[in-house]
Amino acid sequence: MEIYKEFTFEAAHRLPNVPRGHKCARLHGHSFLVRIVIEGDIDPHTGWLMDFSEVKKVFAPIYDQLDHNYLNDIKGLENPTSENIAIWIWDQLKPLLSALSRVEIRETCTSGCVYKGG
Ligand SMILES: Nc1nc2c(c(=O)[nH]1)N=C([C@H](O)[C@H](O)COP(=O)(O)OP(=O)(O)OP(=O)(O)O)CN2
Ligand SMILES: [Zn+2]
Repeated sequence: MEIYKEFTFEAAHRLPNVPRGHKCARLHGHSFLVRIVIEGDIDPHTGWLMDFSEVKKVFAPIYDQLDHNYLNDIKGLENPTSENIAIWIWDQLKPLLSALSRVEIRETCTSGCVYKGG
């Protein structure tokens, strides 16, 4: 079974390593969506794999670093692509949530990434 919990955060960024003239070199912002996916067996008593609110609690300190911030200022996110944001979240969350199986980022309505750990 896989379960997921979604979060949205508002943040600004710019991409420092894009080719000259690329629109994403300019400061701009997104309403990012993060989907945290957990994999495992259902507990026969509770009927759930994990309480969704437990996922929210564990993710909260990570979320707080992202929401309404300038991502480039965050240690480890100097080049805040969707891919790097997903890895950055995974690296902090996996030690706290061993059943974590995927971190998905949606940067716009049409663009995003899925990270399954490295
Ligand atoms: N592989 C990646 N490519 C791009 C990233 C990224 O993180 N990983 N990021 C950007 C920009 O941040 C940009 O804001 C989003 O790009 P894009 O999808 O091109 O945005 P649009 O709103 O212009 O997309 P539409 O095609 O109009 O839907 C760029 N690339
Ligand atoms: Zn962007």
